[in-house]
Amino acid sequence: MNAIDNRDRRDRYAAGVMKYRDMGYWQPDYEPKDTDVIAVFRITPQDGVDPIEAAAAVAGESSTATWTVVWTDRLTACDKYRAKAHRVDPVPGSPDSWFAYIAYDIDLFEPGSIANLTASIIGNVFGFKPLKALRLEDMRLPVAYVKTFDGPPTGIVVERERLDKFGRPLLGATVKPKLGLSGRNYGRVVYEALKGGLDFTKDDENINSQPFMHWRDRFLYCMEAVNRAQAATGEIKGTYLNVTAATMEDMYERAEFAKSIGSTIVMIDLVIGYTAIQSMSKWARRNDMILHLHRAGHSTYTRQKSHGVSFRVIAKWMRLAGVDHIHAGTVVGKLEGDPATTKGYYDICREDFLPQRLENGIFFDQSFASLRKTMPVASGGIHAGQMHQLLDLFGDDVVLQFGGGTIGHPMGIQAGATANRVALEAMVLARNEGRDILAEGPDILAAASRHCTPLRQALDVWKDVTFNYTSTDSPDFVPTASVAG
Ligand SMILES: O=C(COP(=O)(O)O)[C@H](O)[C@H](O)COP(=O)(O)O
Ligand SMILES: [Mg+2]
Repeated sequence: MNAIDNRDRRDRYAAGVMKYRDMGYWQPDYEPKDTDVIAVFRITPQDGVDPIEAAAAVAGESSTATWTVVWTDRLTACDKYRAKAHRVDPVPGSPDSWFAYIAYDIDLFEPGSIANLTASIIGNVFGFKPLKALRLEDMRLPVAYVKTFDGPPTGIVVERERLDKFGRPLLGATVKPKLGLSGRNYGRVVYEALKGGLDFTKDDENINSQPFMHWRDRFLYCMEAVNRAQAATGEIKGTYLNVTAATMEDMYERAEFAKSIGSTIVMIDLVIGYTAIQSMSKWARRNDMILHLHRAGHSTYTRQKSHGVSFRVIAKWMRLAGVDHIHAGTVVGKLEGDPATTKGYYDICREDFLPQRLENGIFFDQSFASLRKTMPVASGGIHAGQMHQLLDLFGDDVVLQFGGGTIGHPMGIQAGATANRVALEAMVLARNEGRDILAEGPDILAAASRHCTPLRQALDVWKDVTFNYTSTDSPDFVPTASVAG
C-alpha cells in the first residue's frame, strides 16, 4: 500500500493503534530520490515480530511516528515527511536479522547539523521494545546534504603542504605513560620522539588537566620540545595538544593558547559530542589549525555487529563535521579491526567518490562533493616490525602512530623514533623500487637494521609480537533479491 492509498482510506486516521506498515512507513515500491538520505539498519526483531513491521517501525520512530495514530499528521505534508522503509533483506548466515533500507526526505534535517541528523536516525529507535537489537550499518548522504557541511578545515593536501612532507606516511607517537607525568618530563618525551625522527607526538585520550600536570604546563613544555626538535632536525614537527575539557569555553581557551604559543594542531576526543566537534572544527577553520580527533569511546557502540552504530557511519559523520585526522584502526595492532571493514573506514576518509563496496561494508555509492579529505590515523599496539604490512594496508596518506612502539624501545625514546623512521623510509624506498613489500618485508627490515642499531633492537624486542584474535565486526555480504512485502 502506498501513501496515497493511506490518505484516501477513512480508517487511516481513526483513533487507536495501527501497524506501522499500515501507517505508510513500509513502501516497497518507493524509489529513493537523489536528495533522500538513506539508512541501512541491521534489525533483530523480537521473536514473532515480522521483519517488515519492525523495519516500518524503525522508519516511523526515526521520522514522524508515535505509537498511536495522531490526526495532526493531516496538518503536515505527512506523505513527504514519513520515512519509507522500502527494502528488507535477510542477513546472510544470520537467520534472526535483516537489513532494512529506509529513505528520509532531505527536509527532515537541519542543514549542517550532525546533532540534528543523529537525533532522528539514532534518536529513539535503539531502545524500541519490539527489537532485540538494532545496528546502523551505513548511510547514503545526498550531495545536496553533504554540501551543507564545511568538512575538514585543513585536509590532507594542505596538511602536507604546511608540514612540507610528501610521498610517505607521517609518523607519530602517543606519549606514555598515559597519566602521571609532570609537564617537564612529558616535554622530554615529546622532544626525544620528535628529534629521533617522528613528525608528530600526541596527547593520549585521557590527558586533559589533572593534578599531576595542568594543561598550561603541558602545552608550554610540549611547544618548547617542538621548537627545539624543529631547530635540531630542520623539519616541521607538531604535537597534538588535547584541548578536550568540561565546557566549550575551556576548550576555546586551551585552543587559543595552543595557537598563541605556535602549535599547528589541536586535538579533541569523540566523547565531547557532535556539536562540540563541529564548534571546534569551525574554530580550527578560522584559525588555520589542524584538528585531530581521537575516537575515544567509540567501541562502546561500534564493535558488536548486532547493536549500535558502525564506525563507518561515525567516519562519514566526522568527515562532514570537519575533522582533519581521525583514528581509524590498524588491522594488525592491539584493537579491533577486521581488514576488509577497516579498508572501508579509510576509503570514507580519503575518497571523493566512494562506490558501493559490499565486501568492505560500504552499502551505497557516496559522493563527498569535494569536502576535504580526513587523514586516517593507524594507532594502537603497532611496532616497526609491522611496517611492511602497515604500508601495504594503508598507503601514504595515513599517520602511523607508535606509542609503546616508540617509548618502550630498550635504548630509549629517541632510538625508538629512529627505528620507526628508518623502517618506514626503507619500506617506502623498496615499494617505490617496485618490490613486493608484503612478501619481502621482513628481509627489507632486516637489511635496513644492519646499518641501524636502533631498528635491530626494535625488531629483536617486538618482531614476534602479534595480536591475532577473531574480529567481531566483519562485513556480511548482501544478496541482491529483496523480500517481497
Ligand atoms: O594510546 C593509544 C595507542 O597507544 P600504543 O601505540 O602504545 O598502543 C590510542 O589511544 C589508541 O590508538 C586508540 O585506539 P584507536 O586508534 O583504535 O582509536
Ligand atoms: Mg590512548
